[in-house]
Amino acid sequence: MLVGTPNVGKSVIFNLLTGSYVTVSNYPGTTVEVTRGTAKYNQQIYEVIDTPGMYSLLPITEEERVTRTLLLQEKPDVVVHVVDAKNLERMLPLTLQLLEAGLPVILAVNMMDEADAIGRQIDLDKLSEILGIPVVGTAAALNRGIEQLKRAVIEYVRKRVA
Ligand SMILES: Nc1nc2c(ncn2[C@@H]2O[C@H](COP(=O)(O)OP(=O)(O)OP(=O)(O)O)[C@@H](O)[C@H]2O)c(=O)[nH]1
Ligand SMILES: [Mg+2]
Repeated sequence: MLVGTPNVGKSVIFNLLTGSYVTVSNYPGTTVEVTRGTAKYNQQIYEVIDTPGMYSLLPITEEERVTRTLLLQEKPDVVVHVVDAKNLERMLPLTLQLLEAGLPVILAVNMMDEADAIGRQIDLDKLSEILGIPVVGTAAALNRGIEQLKRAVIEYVRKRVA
């Protein structure tokens, strides 16, 4: 399941991960759209869910309520928290909330191209060490880092299931 604040690149990543069999539906009783698709990797099929943007696990908007409910109901094997590398410090509180909720989180630090362009350096290994979770740098709009993200997700699922 892909989660994160609005406009960080979740849907671009979703489109890169999934094929053409994508379903868009309104979450029951709401006008909030949830998109589901599948990704194939090494003969395995993974369901991928793109969620509406959220700022906090404590919901204020209908979108946030839907994403929170999805996180609790669907019990995803992996939650990919997508963040904007340019505004990392504003985004990490949600990572901590997700971790505190006991969710299996991988951090995708997206928009690395834009962070590079403004001279912002991010030590992904250090971040991974501090948070204790896998961290992958991506520039989804340029299709960069998506293979690494896939591998990180698969590795994570493999370890959790084992
Ligand atoms: N430069 C750059 N732009 C990106 C990158 N990833 C996404 N974008 C752009 O950022 C914008 C938002 O991307 P979306 O995938 O729609 O963002 P989202 O997280 O799904 O947004 P919501 O659905 O509103 O929560 C689009 O214009 C993308 O083309 C990236 O890595 N680098
Ligand atoms: Mg989106």
